[in-house]
Amino acid sequence: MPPKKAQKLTPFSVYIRWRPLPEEPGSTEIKKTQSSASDGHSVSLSLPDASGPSSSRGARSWTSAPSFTKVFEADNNNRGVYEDVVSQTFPKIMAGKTCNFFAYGHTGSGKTHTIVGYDHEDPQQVGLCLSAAKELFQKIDELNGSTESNDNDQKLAVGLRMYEVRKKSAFDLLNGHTECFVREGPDGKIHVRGETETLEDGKVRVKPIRVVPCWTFEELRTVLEKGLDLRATGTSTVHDKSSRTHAVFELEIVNQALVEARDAVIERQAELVPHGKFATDVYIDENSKKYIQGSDGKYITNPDYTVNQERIDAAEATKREYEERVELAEAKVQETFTTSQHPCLGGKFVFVDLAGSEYYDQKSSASAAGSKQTAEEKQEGRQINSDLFALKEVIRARSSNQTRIPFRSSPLTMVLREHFLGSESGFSAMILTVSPAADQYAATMNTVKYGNLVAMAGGP
Ligand SMILES: Nc1ncnc2c1ncn2[C@@H]1O[C@H](COP(=O)(O)OP(=O)(O)OP(=O)(O)O)[C@@H](O)[C@H]1O
Repeated sequence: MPPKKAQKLTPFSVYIRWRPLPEEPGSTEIKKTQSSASDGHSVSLSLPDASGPSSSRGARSWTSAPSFTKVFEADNNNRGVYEDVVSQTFPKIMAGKTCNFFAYGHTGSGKTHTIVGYDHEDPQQVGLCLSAAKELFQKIDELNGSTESNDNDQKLAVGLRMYEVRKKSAFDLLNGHTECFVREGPDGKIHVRGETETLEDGKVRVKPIRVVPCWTFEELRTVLEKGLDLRATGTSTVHDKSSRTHAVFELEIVNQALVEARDAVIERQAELVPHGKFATDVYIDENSKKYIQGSDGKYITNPDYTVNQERIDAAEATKREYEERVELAEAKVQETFTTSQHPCLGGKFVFVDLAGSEYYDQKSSASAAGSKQTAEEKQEGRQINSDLFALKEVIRARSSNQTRIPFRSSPLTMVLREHFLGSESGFSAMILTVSPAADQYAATMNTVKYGNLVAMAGGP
């Protein structure tokens, strides 16, 4: 067999975003410098010894490779970050590609501020995700207006999916925080499956994470805000909890035909379940009658029974018929793309607010994870560490064109697998959110070093 062809994937762009110095008494700022590379396309960052009173005084200074695409200062607002990082990717989205944006940093450094924002009314402060949704609706409204056909199936909308990844599960923020399980199917695809419903005739419908098709920006914003409320409920320390989960927001260009075709796949899969089970039961029943227990307790072939192969074959044939219905429904999904009037169908923004980077460096004295963790928190911390390590390794393997990309190493990389693969010729970026506060020096250093590795791995 010829070796599997390596996928050529676009490099990762890594940005740094400094948050303002927290307004706390005694807060002092670290001195940092940056310099542009001679090609003018990348920046290196130097963090000298921290000089603040409560910081890691004496820590060695460090200069990164010229690996960062841009550094945003504390006075750059969300609009400025959006225009530089996200808006320029629209030609790719409108060509049906996937663009991924990750925010990485320690707790309180501004990840949620960047991805979602805390003021959804002010266009300067709204986060990247809602700004992208707004521009996406402007573009698809234009396309919907210029489409000659009155075919409502072709009308474009934005499908929103929102979920948190915590430990080994995903929690659906658009479906009451339902726990969903991350599994690899026999087809090698990753499925994030939630509620299982047993229907009439033994049909079993396994629901994937919910996609809500939104037809206007206002509708999407309302749905997203309800989902965000679920992120916060059930905890007295919202900030700590949000830091312990990875939150994923997906905005996909869909149309009614695609939504219905995907729903049909779920229905056909549900119909297949009882027939698959029946075929297995018949096979076991026939084969178990083939043997009887002798007087010495050992099993011997039953001379009076001939396996009813016709019965087995009939059950298998029915199962095969239902499998073909699933395949036809899957083909219909693909056909929706090929027959769409708009090449942007399936174009997707993926925004990821990663868990706090302090878990990646728990030895750090500035680790916000602290030493008073419960056993559960420690276990969560280990999982977050392995997620963030796996993410870096996936980025490295992608960029060096390795044939084997270790997506299976963590639930986070499993969930993001299709987005990584879909971003071939799309765009992927990581925004490192950092604090200039001297007492956060070690955490900031850790974030920048991680980002430097990601940027170097993602280099051309
Ligand atoms: N660049 C910024 N400009 C203005 N305010 C900011 C900025 N970054 C962060 N903040 C403010 O700091 C606070 C903490 O930010 P945020 O909640 O985004 O941190 P986080 O990194 O998501 O933390 P966690 O991991 O704990 O969820 C918020 O009140 C936010 O508005």
